[in-house]
Amino acid sequence: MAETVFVFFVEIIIFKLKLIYGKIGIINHGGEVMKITAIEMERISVPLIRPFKTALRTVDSVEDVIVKIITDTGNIGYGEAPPTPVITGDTIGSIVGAIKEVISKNIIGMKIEDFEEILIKLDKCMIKNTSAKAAVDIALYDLFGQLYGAPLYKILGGGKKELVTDITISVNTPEQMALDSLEAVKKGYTTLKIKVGKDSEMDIKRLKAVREAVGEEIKLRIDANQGWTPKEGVRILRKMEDSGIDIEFVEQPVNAYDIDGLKFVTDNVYIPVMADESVFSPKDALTIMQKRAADFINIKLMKTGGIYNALKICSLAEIYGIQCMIGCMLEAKVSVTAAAHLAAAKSVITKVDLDGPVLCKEDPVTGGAVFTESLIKLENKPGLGIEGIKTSKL
Ligand SMILES: C[C@H](N)C(=O)N[C@H](CCC(=O)O)C(=O)O
Ligand SMILES: [Mg+2]
Repeated sequence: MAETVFVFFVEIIIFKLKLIYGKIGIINHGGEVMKITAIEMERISVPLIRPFKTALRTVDSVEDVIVKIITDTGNIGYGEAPPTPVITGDTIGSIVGAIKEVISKNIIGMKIEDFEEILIKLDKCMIKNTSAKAAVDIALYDLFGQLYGAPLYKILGGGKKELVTDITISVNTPEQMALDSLEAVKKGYTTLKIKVGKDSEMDIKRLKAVREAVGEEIKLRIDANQGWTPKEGVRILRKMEDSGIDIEFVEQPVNAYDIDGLKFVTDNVYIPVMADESVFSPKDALTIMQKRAADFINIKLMKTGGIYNALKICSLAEIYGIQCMIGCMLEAKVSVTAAAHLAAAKSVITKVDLDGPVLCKEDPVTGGAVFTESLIKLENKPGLGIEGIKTSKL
């Protein structure tokens, strides 16, 4: 414990010194290559304010792997990956195993200066394992920002410094969901993401109760997390339309692999449909866009394997004229900061579901973006601006 606290403070001091000396030009990365010398992994365990419940699972805490990419210049790049077995298939063990046994062996010794080469290596060195790849990709982008002394959103070409996120309302009884929604609105949230997909008749009661509680001004988006069959989805969504409950969009009404079923829903309701679990890779996104199987795409770094592939989905979406949402799993501030930088840089990302950090009871991360309920503010520090993380050993 004492050792972890000591390391945490030393990391903060090193970071501050780098900021000071970086500013007055003593550290000039202009001529440096920044070689990867090691990849270390630790973990964070953060209790949630309340249980997070979806049609797929119930979780009480964030249990994520923290990745630190160490370089010969003393710079550290930070990444994070949550185990989300029901969506990505990843566990703590699989994330750690993929990084230790495959990814590290492929990228240690490479230079951050040769950025695209490293990202291609990371993408190609193994299939699947998108959460492990995302954690490493995020740490690499952090280092890339540090190498050129600019915050990630600027490196990605963006100028926006603030974002507004929704907050997720877990699936519960209609009464409980109405109370939780009201509490969120009192905290300043203007958009709520309502979890449904568990018992279709009850879902309509849930939505009615929430709408009644929060009034007409609050935007409601719903997420069924694959909970309905295509016909069931159409029936429920039409019922919601008929009862005049205004819904911004519905996320992943049907099974992730049922692209025809997703299209069936999209074609048969007025409420716009967003693909979430159906889209991991840029190829998945292209299929959805070509088939017009959904109206929107939810980009999550843990599904794409990081920013490198997320940018490709953004480009496809620009070409096809499809708006995207940036989402997250149960993630703390490191990976959600990376997602926020991406969203700030890409105007095709018009919707934000980055509530991971505000669902947590504690914040183990110093630095990064500032999350104040619905408001996310990006800092002007190099890379992600992470200063230190209270971690424990794996
Ligand atoms: C946390 C975020 N608002 C969210 O709802 N993400 C879920 C999946 C999260 C998980 O199960 O870890 C989603 O959009 O499906
Ligand atoms: Mg979703």
